[in-house]
Amino acid sequence: MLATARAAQRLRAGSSLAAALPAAASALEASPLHPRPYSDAASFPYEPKDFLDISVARSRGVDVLHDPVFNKGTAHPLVERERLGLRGLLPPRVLTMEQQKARALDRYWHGQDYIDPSQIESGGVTHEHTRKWLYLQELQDRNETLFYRLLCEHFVEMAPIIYTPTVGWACMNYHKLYRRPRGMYFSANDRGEMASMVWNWPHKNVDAIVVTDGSRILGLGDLGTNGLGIPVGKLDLYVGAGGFNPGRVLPCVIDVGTNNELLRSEPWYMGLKQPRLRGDAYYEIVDEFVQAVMGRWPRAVLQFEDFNIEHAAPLLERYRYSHCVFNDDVQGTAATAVGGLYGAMAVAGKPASALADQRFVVLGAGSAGMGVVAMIAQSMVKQGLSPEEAASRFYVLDHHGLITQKREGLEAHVRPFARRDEQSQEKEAFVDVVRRVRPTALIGLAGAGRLFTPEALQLMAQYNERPIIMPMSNPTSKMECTHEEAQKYCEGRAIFASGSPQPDVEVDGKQCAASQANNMYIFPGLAMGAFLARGNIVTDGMLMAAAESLSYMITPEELAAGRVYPNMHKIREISLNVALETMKAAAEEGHLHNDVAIRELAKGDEYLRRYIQKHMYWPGYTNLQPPPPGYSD
Ligand SMILES: NC(=O)C1=CN([C@@H]2O[C@H](COP(=O)(O)OP(=O)(O)OC[C@H]3O[C@@H](n4cnc5c(N)ncnc54)[C@H](O)[C@@H]3O)[C@@H](O)[C@H]2O)C=CC1
Ligand SMILES: CC(=O)C(=O)O
Ligand SMILES: [Mg+2]
Repeated sequence: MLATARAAQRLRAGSSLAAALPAAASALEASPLHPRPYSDAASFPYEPKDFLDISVARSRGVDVLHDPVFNKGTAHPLVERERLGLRGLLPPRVLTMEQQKARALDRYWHGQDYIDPSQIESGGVTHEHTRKWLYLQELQDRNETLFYRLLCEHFVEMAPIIYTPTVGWACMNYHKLYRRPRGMYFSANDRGEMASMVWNWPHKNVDAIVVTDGSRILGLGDLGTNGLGIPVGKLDLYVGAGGFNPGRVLPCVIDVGTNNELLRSEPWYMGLKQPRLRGDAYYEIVDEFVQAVMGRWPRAVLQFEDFNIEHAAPLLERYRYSHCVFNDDVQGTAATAVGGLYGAMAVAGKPASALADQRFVVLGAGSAGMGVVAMIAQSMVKQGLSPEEAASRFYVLDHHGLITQKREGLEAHVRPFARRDEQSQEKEAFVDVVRRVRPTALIGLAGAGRLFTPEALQLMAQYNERPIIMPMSNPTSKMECTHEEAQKYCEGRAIFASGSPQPDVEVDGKQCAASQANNMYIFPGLAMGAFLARGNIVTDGMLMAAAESLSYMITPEELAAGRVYPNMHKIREISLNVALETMKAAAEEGHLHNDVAIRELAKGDEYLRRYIQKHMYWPGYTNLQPPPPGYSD
């Protein structure tokens, strides 16, 4: 019998109105997205009872959630979460059993079919990708060692599944795919409680935390608490690429609401169904979160991920001098772009100093775009240009057009790159800017899809022997052009690197190599270096050293093929090198406070490298023993 009908029957049978109405309302709210194939719901000679009896749970905290007898998943009410030490271990919104039933039946009846097929991107994410994501998720829940072993040994194949582009699909559908919690949820309703909530995390040690507020997930916009999929994916790379111990990493989401009305209307959305907090109320929540996690794990590296532009830079400034904090989108992306551009110089047969001769048209003046522009400019200054000369090499466009000095309300970090010349007009179209400026490189970080038009690409080929084309937006659907388009319109001469992976292509019988300009080249090694340095800071110098280390690792064969980054199957070695250079830069700046590392570095780089390597986790089975009395990990 449908729950609505049962509620009506209760009414007829004289049950109280109060008892009947909530059941009817929740059944409506939880109605499946697809029709049920048939209806054979059993009827009972009694009212089903929920929550009337008291049971004594066998355990507390996360163990309850892993115990199928007592686990209620998202239905644990708040008082029970408090009582059992579950607060923060579950998504903020409490679902009813009616809602859980509707979701379970939908999965039972329709498998994955209830997911809107339009959310499977053509050419980017396929059903094959989503099937693999689901399988790996299930494996990770069951046997982490095996999961990470597979990831380490098949990194190139699996990174696009656990990370961009497939993770974008997973985040859009996180509320439908949800099976069991991973990481911690902090919400606006937890004000005043976070310092105690962090103690519900079952592991004593945490070396790395990645946090998002879900406000700008890849180029997919505000995905609210669903955004947790990104910290989970990033930390998988911390382990697989960077060698962090999986038992010592913590993915987090701060739920201050969502402005995504579609998500708020979804019956199974698990976050707060309210508009986002803003202003002081927002900063109070983030401050409390930072104090809580840093209070319990003061040595941990904290990575801010996919915060929208309104908050990304202000939050970085707020914490970067007091904690070991970096913003991956601003700083990790910038270091990746600089590393890739040095690689591009090498591919073109030019010295590194030729970076100072490049002219850039950049689409996107957001956290990633301006971070990239600022760091390339910094590299140009290192190559001998004045800051003004360096700034004059950039033409930056956002959704209003070309950024000029006439633009009102420019932020301090954008102003130096606003065009001063008379020819530059805000209304000038992107392709006209390309025609006038004759750039050597195009960088896309707008998250708005195929903005590098055939015409613009053809112009790039006309002006340059080796045009540099970097559509860095994610996921694949948001990239500014595909590799195929770039090579087709650039006659196979493009030096190409994109944010999400792209296949190599053949043009006129010539093999053209695609590289992936993704911050995954930087953040795992940078975080490992910063963590082991114990300096409690991530400086610009450390980031620059990490960026520069990338191009040293490209082999002559990779360069000859046109790759601007070292091949990703060496990601462990790359991350090790990035960590090493990060620590050496920390030492030069007086931020290396790890005595053992200082001693090893004094003996030589190789000794420090070995020290880092020894710290890197490798997924293999160990001999297990029962815990001694009083042991905690
Ligand atoms: N490859 C990588 O490693 C990384 C890639 N990204 C990607 O970069 C993109 C942007 O990220 P954020 O800078 O954080 O976002 P954001 O929201 O801070 O900035 C987006 C910028 O693009 C501009 N824009 C939007 N539509 C445009 C249009 N039609 N023409 C010109 N400009 C337009 C906006 O005005 C804004 O300046 C996302 O797709 C993200 O996934 C971000 C970080 C790392
Ligand atoms: C890669 C990444 O961090 C982003 O697209 O936001
Ligand atoms: Mg990001």
